[in-house]
Amino acid sequence: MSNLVVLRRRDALREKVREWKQQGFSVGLVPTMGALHEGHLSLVAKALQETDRVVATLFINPKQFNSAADLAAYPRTEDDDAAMLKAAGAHCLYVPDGDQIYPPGFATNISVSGVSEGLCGAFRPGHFDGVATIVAKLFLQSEADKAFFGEKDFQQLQVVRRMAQDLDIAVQIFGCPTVREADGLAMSSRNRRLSAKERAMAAVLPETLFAASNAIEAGESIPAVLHAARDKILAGGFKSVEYLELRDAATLTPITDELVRPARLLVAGFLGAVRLIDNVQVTPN
Ligand SMILES: Nc1ncnc2c1ncn2[C@@H]1O[C@H](COP(=O)(O)OP(=O)(O)OP(=O)(O)O)[C@@H](O)[C@H]1O
Ligand SMILES: CC(C)(CO)[C@@H](O)C(=O)[O-]
Ligand code: BAL
Repeated sequence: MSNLVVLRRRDALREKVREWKQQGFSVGLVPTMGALHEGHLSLVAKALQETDRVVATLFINPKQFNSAADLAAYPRTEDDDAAMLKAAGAHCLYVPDGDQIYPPGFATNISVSGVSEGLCGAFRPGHFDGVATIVAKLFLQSEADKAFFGEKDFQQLQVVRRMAQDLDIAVQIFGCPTVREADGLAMSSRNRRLSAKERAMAAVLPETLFAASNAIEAGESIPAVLHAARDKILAGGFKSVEYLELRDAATLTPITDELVRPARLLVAGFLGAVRLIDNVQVTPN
């Protein structure tokens, strides 16, 4: 249990971080959109291992939502989030007021090419510009030494890495493993929008991904494995599969023929009205 400080103004955040740094403490940042679960808390735990003071942020960033309905339905649970962060040992929760992120006249957009193309980038136009812009602002406002992101949002992690490197932002980025429910479903704030029936069906997504990863590692034909996996997800109750692709784990370039470098198998699909994503690693022998 920590003494969690809740801040809403960027000057207050900067003052707090500078005070900590003057005391010789390193600072870790965990950006979130709230509705916290064990996946987020695993990032806080890693941040507490790697740094002396941990700042979690909660900002539901309108600029990264390409659907007004998705933004409206996004869960908002600040009091519960603060209680969970306090229990987890975080030191600060930064919940910026809207004008602290997008003041009147705000006109800047950060757009990362390459890694943001295809996959979620193709199905959520503008999404990664919104992510890159807000994360750059959070890095600059917090002046954190290290920042922690989940591999569940694997493409986002690569976009953030590229952006920080290209803009010379001196923050060390950590990718943290996906935390899963007992049946394998990746924890996600959006899971709470699934009906009981949909929730029971959702495990077909990770089950299929892990089986397909094993089949590719065993040398089966990549196109055939991907085709069968897509069919299995649809037969399991998903309304659609937006993409199911094997990509190079570092560059996210597509792999269609032979597995020679560490890869990632990534998927997105709709179960009822809820869009779920997941990914697993695929390792060449
Ligand atoms: N299951 C998980 N395991 C590890 N990290 C996670 C997990 N779920 C989310 N994260 C990470 O937490 C951070 C904040 O994510 P976010 O607040 O969007 O939560 P979320 O559960 O991914 O919500 P949603 O995908 O529904 O927007 C991101 O770095 C994300 O990758
Ligand atoms: C990194 C992030 C907090 C930026 O809004 C968001 O995309 C998320 O929650 O993964
Ligand atoms: N977890 C990534 C944030 C989003 O879906 O907008």
